[in-house]
Amino acid sequence: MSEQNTGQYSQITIIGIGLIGSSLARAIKRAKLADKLVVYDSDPQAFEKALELNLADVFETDISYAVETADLVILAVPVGAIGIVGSQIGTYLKNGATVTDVGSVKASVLEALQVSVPSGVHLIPGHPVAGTEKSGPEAGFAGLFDGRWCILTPPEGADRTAVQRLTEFWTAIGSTVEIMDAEHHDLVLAITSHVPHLIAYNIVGTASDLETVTRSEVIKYSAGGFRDFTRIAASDPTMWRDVFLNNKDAVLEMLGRFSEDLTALQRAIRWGDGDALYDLFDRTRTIRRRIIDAGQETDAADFGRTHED
Ligand SMILES: NC(=O)c1ccc[n+]([C@@H]2O[C@H](COP(=O)([O-])OP(=O)(O)OC[C@H]3O[C@@H](n4cnc5c(N)ncnc54)[C@H](O)[C@@H]3O)[C@@H](O)[C@H]2O)c1
Ligand SMILES: O=C(O)C(=O)C[C@]1(C(=O)O)C=C[C@@H](O)C=C1
Repeated sequence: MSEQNTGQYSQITIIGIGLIGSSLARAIKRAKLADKLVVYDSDPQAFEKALELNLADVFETDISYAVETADLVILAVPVGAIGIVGSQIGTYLKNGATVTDVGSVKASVLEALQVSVPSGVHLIPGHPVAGTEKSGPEAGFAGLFDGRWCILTPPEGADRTAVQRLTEFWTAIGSTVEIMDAEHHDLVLAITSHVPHLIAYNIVGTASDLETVTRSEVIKYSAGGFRDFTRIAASDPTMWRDVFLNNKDAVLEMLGRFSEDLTALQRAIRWGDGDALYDLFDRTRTIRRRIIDAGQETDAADFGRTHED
């Protein structure tokens, strides 16, 4: 197989075969991007499931064997585990190989991996901005990344050819690649992804506390807005715990802004300021229209995205 900027690598190894890792495995197979696809997962259940689904060519139970001949290593584990995996594989990586990840937070990942990835290995962190509330190897699907953004956050001085090659890889997977620095990524994602998840967890948590008062009415009447929040609030607890612990500053900064704006809304309701409410709702409706026009969303309720969508 040619390895000339086609997005192809002789051996690709995926560490962590959950929703994102297994979607990547399927997409790599679909686009024939590797001669050999190797998978490792520390959880025996996920490992067995991946084997049963035939998601790779080789299922490795020893992480050092999994990475030692790999040209591209993709870490698809929760953000809090990326540094640990980095320290397990650092000394086994092949000179000239590329190590990337798919974590939802980038600055802390870069910092953690810079400690263990040796200088002869290209470290290029990444984040596909695509996902669902589901987890595990059976939840993945090849089309997950189609038409979605993938943000790469190479450190200063990263090898341009290696970055270009990884860009070609994500393009062949179906995504559009954007390059930015890790801190900027974390600030942007704090408002577009992390705070929205926190709000969903919070509103569903509040409603569940109220449920003891209202009996089963919360579930019974959850047809509309609340139901959309429950999809997001069903997202993986480990993943999201790690996101908030690792993007603390940006999330707290955005939450501060959010709280101020919420207070202004509270005041508008209290004083009957209909114009203030109307103006905001009109502005936010425009944003939704712009997202749909940009082709990033369907106009239907979008909960429960699966491989059938
Ligand atoms: N779920 C999403 O919507 C989404 C979207 C984009 C990026 N991400 C990022 O992708 C990464 C994976 O998320 P996911 O949704 O695929 O999670 P997941 O729970 O479906 O899969 C994670 C897998 O990693 C394995 N794992 C955990 N610790 C490990 C370790 N130390 N060594 C080897 N394997 C280990 C788990 O057993 C599991 O199979 C996270 O960093 C997350 O932030 C998630
Ligand atoms: O659609 C969803 O379920 C998602 O939450 C996907 C989503 C997002 O917030 O957009 C979640 C986390 C990721 O890091 C990237 C994508």
